[in-house]
Amino acid sequence: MGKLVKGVWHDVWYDTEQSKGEFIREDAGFRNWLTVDGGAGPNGEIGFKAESGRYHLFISLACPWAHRTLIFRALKGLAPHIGVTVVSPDMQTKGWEFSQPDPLYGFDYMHQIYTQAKSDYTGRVTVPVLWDKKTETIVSNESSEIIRMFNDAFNDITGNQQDFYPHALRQEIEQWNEFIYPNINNGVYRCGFATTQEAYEEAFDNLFSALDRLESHLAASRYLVGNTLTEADWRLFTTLVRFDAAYVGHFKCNLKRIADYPSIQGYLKELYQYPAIADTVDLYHIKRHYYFSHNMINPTGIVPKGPELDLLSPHGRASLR
Ligand SMILES: N[C@@H](CCC(=O)N[C@@H](CS)C(=O)NCC(=O)O)C(=O)O
Repeated sequence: MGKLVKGVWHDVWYDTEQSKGEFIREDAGFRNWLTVDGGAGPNGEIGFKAESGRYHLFISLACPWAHRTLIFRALKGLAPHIGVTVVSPDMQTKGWEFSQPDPLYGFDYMHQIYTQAKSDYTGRVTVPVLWDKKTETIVSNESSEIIRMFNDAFNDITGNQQDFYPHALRQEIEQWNEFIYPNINNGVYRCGFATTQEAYEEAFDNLFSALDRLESHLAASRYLVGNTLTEADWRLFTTLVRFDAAYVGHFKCNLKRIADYPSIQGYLKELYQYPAIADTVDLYHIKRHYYFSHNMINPTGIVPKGPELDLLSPHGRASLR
């Protein structure tokens, strides 16, 4: 765990001293957009045109943010067009590292990809990273934006028109994202990375009241936004599928398990059983990364053998609207 300062790697844990023990996630540093014609997206520089074989994803199978991008690559038929490199689940003093030298440059560490893009980069070295092989730089390291690029920029190339961010539903999708990101997606991290009792308890209370609200919503609604599966569901899914295996124990999110919420559990199973999704979920990487890498939280590095998860039994959601 660490960060780059003016292009030099420093092995440091998150600094929570300025924020009374609260974990505050740093904003992503590369925010360009890949578009149909290479025009600028909502922010960033022009020049990143959707082309087959030009872009590469660097991800961790453990990371919920990176997982979103792998899911959209699968859902949108992008596997033949965008390559993927998976980092080792073990993130130690040099940050994310490759199990074998990376296929583009032969690097050993993810921070070298960042300094290849910007030699004096300052910031955390996070995954996912969307890399442009043509201009040899990072297009984006912000998962919420990468999934929107994948949602529509390659439609002419793939012929896949499925839309997880339809115009008519954008306002409702944004409202769910704004609720789920701080309380649930980042909420589990705010529990796990808190360094004071107060910061932990506040994050914990927010997390479980958000899950209670979700449980009652999903009792009557098949997906977050009615009967339409949207990006908001996939953003939620990557946290839910890690919850019982990692967050309950490692991040002390232990008031209840997802398995104790009947509607959320059914919803989780339905999304897990959606075509091509189970193949994107790697519980070995998930448990190994969290329990073995965060030695400030779990100094022995012992990875628990359990729990048993039931993600394949019938989800019983088909009659909901
Ligand atoms: N805003 C980023 C967050 C990505 C992120 O924080 N990834 C974590 C892995 S789960 C990471 O790489 N952390 C390394 C670090 O903070 O040093 C996104 O959603 O893409």
